[in-house]
Amino acid sequence: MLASALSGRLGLPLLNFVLEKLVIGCAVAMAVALQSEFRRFLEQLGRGEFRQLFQPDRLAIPKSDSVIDEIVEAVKELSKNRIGALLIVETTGPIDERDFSVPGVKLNAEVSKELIQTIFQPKTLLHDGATLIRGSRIISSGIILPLSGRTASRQLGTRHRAAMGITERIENCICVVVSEETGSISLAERGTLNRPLTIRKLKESLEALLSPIVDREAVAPGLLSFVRQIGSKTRTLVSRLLRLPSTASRDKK
Ligand SMILES: Nc1ncnc2c1ncn2[C@@H]1O[C@H](COP(=O)(O)OP(=O)(O)OP(=O)(O)O)[C@@H](O)[C@H]1O
Repeated sequence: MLASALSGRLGLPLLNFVLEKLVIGCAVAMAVALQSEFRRFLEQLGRGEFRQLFQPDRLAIPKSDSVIDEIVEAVKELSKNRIGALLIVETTGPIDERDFSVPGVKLNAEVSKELIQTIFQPKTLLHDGATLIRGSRIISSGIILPLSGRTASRQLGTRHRAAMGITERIENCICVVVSEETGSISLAERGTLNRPLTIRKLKESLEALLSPIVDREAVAPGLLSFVRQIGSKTRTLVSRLLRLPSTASRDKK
């Protein structure tokens, strides 16, 4: 915008024209990319929840030790009994469910080891696919995720590739995977699969990944969280735009 104003003052009409169009294009792209954040922000404003805007983000719900314990206990049992499972755990803020290939069935139930184990029993209707955990709630089950283009190992199939796929697309989640074949436990973060994990290592990793977020959210107001989301989306948008020309030239070849 500054460059556009400067070029206007310096009498460079062509540059000014191009920069103006670029500014409009960026504004539209940002509005599209940030629509879910804007919607939530405007909804809060519309409801007159001004105080909540300056309070810790309600959506980055504290992962109390008990939630981590329930997840770890469930995974321990599933692994022991070689029952395949795939859990998506949100870290900062909610995931846009449009990033899922199939959104699954809404549950909105309290996290408990019993419920997690029940969901993944092979005879239940919801055992296929992933289960989404937001804070202390199980939001939905039977979610189909986009697969990663990469394969972690030849022994690992689509469940593990789905965990890699969603965590490489979305920064604010991690996935816990239990292999049906071997009972091994994996943790996917930013597209990388850490495996095999012991139960102790899983607990330590979950505490390390989720607890600092709780501490930060406790001091960071909701507006800061909103600004952080804008920053993260802007970085993704810019990196995608920068990757476009090289992809196009590769396609030509
Ligand atoms: N895209 C997906 N999103 C969510 N879950 C998926 C997806 N693809 C497969 N799954 C789950 O993984 C199961 C199949 O696992 P598959 O054997 O192909 O993977 P795997 O990584 O080898 O896992 P395992 O070691 O448990 O066998 C399916 O029954 C389904 O529940």
